[in-house]
Amino acid sequence: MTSIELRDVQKFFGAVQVIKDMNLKIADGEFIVLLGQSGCGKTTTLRAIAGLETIDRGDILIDGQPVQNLKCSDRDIAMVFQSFSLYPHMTVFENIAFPLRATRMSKADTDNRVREIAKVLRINDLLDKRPSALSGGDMQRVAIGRALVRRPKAMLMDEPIGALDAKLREEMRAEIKRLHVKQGSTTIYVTHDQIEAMSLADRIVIMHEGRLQQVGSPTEVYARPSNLFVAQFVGSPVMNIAPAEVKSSKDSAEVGLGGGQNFGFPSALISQLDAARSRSGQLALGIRPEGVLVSREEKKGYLPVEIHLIEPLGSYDIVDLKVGEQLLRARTRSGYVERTGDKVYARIDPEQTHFFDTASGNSLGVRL
Ligand SMILES: Nc1ncnc2c1ncn2[C@@H]1O[C@H](COP(=O)(O)OP(=O)(O)OP(=O)(O)O)[C@@H](O)[C@H]1O
Repeated sequence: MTSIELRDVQKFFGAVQVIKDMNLKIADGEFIVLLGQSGCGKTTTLRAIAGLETIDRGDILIDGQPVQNLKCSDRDIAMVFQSFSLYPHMTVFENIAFPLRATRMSKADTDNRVREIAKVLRINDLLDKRPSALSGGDMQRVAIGRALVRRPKAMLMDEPIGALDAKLREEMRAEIKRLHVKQGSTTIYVTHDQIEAMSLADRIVIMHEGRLQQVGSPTEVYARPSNLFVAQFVGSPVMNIAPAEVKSSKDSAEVGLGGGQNFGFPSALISQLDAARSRSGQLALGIRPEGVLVSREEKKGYLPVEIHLIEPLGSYDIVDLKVGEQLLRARTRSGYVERTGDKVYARIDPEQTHFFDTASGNSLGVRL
């Protein structure tokens, strides 16, 4: 049973604050992914939890006990890095067994532990090999085995598969997930890859410039991004964001994206929007490509638009549509639209529309 908590954690490197008032509660057995751009403070947060970095303010608690003054070795947490850092002169068996040496475990128990973890990681037939004879994926399996062999309270992983090629990354991603389901150890995983984050996490912690932006399940952060940063960081292709002008009367409502064409919206949404709207009144509309509906035939509520670009991606196409002065990316079934320059019709699905306050970037939380 291992829970981890960060309370008002702050960290400076010189005058630069790289972790800003971080608060986070991680439950026993949770798989948490810290997601953000390079330099946003993910690694520093992970290193602070492991005890490889001191913090300047706040508390780090493991199972309710403050540990910020404990040495790394007294926190009983294992860490796996992108570079495998295996000992080249040792066999796979010796590499995995290495952390057990300090515990003075008997030879027979060590042997059992190593073989058990090797079996879970499916490297039991590689135990006599040296690291130089292994593939990148197997090397990382050995590094994970070495981290897990002493049954640490929690597992911290810093871009553990970032150095592998795309196919292997996908394989290892599934493997890490399988391992977590089997072992159930509390895990904190750092990545800048949102697909990796979405596929692995119970909850994703999105960071930007040292500050936590949103914490939620992959579905939550995708469907209800709390601000413009999260909206554009999660999801591929990225969410369309366009300045929006809202016009409403008693029983009809329209949202314009410039250029004189307006999409019809249910007035219920607009009245919520009016209530939530900040004083600045500057709004941005957010819509994911799958929320931009395209029709080859004219239909009620659809506006005429021009096809600007078609990206065929195999199972579906991404189509850039010119709506007045604005480009909106839509997702259509493969081959549905044919040529750039063609006229088609488009509508924005009000149920998938997000509104943000442009000044603060915050979501107005308005939904149908
Ligand atoms: N030892 C250090 N001394 C000074 N500045 C540092 C140190 N370590 C990290 N930084 C700075 O702190 C900020 C956060 O770095 P950190 O490595 O935590 O970010 P990250 O989100 O993990 O990025 P990356 O994915 O590139 O590792 C960066 O601006 C980085 O340059």
